[in-house]
Amino acid sequence: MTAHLNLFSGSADWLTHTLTNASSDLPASEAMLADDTRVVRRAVGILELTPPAERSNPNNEALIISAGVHGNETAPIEVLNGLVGELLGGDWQLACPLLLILGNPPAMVAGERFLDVNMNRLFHGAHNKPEYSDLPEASRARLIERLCLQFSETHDAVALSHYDLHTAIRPSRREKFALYPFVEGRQVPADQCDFLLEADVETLLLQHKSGTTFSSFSSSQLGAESFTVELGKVRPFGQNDLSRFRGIRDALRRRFRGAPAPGMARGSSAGLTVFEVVHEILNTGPSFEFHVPDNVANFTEYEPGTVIWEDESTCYRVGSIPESIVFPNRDVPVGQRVGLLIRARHRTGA
Ligand SMILES: O=C(O)CCC(=O)N[C@@H](CCC(=O)O)C(=O)O
Ligand SMILES: [Zn+2]
Repeated sequence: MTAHLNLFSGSADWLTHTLTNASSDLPASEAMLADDTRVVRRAVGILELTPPAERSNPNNEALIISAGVHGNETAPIEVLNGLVGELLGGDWQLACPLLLILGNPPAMVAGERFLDVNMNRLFHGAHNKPEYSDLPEASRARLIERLCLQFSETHDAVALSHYDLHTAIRPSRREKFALYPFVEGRQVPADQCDFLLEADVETLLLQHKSGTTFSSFSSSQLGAESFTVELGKVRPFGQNDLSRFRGIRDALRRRFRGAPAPGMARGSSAGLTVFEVVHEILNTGPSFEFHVPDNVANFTEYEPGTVIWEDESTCYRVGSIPESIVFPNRDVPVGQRVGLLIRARHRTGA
């Protein structure tokens, strides 16, 4: 437990330390585990873990795992904290380099999605926009980008994956789903589809343009295979049924340990269901009207011709094929996303 004491200054665990020191600018701190794994706390809520050089990395990879980019999305934070506890407690050995990020500690303390501005719209350089650049959330996004860049440069000889773990505001007709950021000409690799299925994530949304989310940054700027992963519904700390998150916990632990992927013996209906984004609804300003009710579940389908939104110059109707809504949220600033309209694409056996 010496590592706990050095890294978390007497706090019971990583999460407690992060919440206790959420707004502090603590210097980096470092500890060596009994098995020679190096653990560096780069900043509050950010741990970089490196196995000893002589240990094999059978999956030939480095991983960035983030949670808490939205402070009230607590279940994935609790899952990561549990895995860190297991590793530091010596329950298993780490095989691959790992960067673990709790995105927005002050918002986690407040139990809010964000404090000043949605941090998951500040990546890919958006933190430098003059209206954001002095805000604490912009500084944190800048720091996270810098540490991710350093990490990817240090481990450029192996494959980099990034999973940014979230939970959704609305109920969802498909409880768990992942979003694949758009990068020109790219296809989702089969082993990534297998990993999502292993984590009980059976639905994939393909983005149609690059954005300012964390996963869009890591895929475009670091060349990572990145996903935003929605794992259930937003609930406060301590109120999550963690048995619903076993799939992601076990699948991440398997990757951390460098174990081989399990065979996907689920039968022919087991492929991911793939949707593609056909339209991003933006708040266009004072005349914007959104016709989707506040409480509608993600993946609710609308028939051709249904008016989804309108303003003084546009009336958006569903085209000739039904479209479904994801992330409906009218309560966003002008210019930001109010929702995504998506359409089923095909099933993959991958
Ligand atoms: O439930 C909601 O409305 C939002 C859940 C959430 O935080 N989703 C992410 C998705 C990011 C992406 O598009 O990759 C977000 O909105 O930031
Ligand atoms: Zn989120």
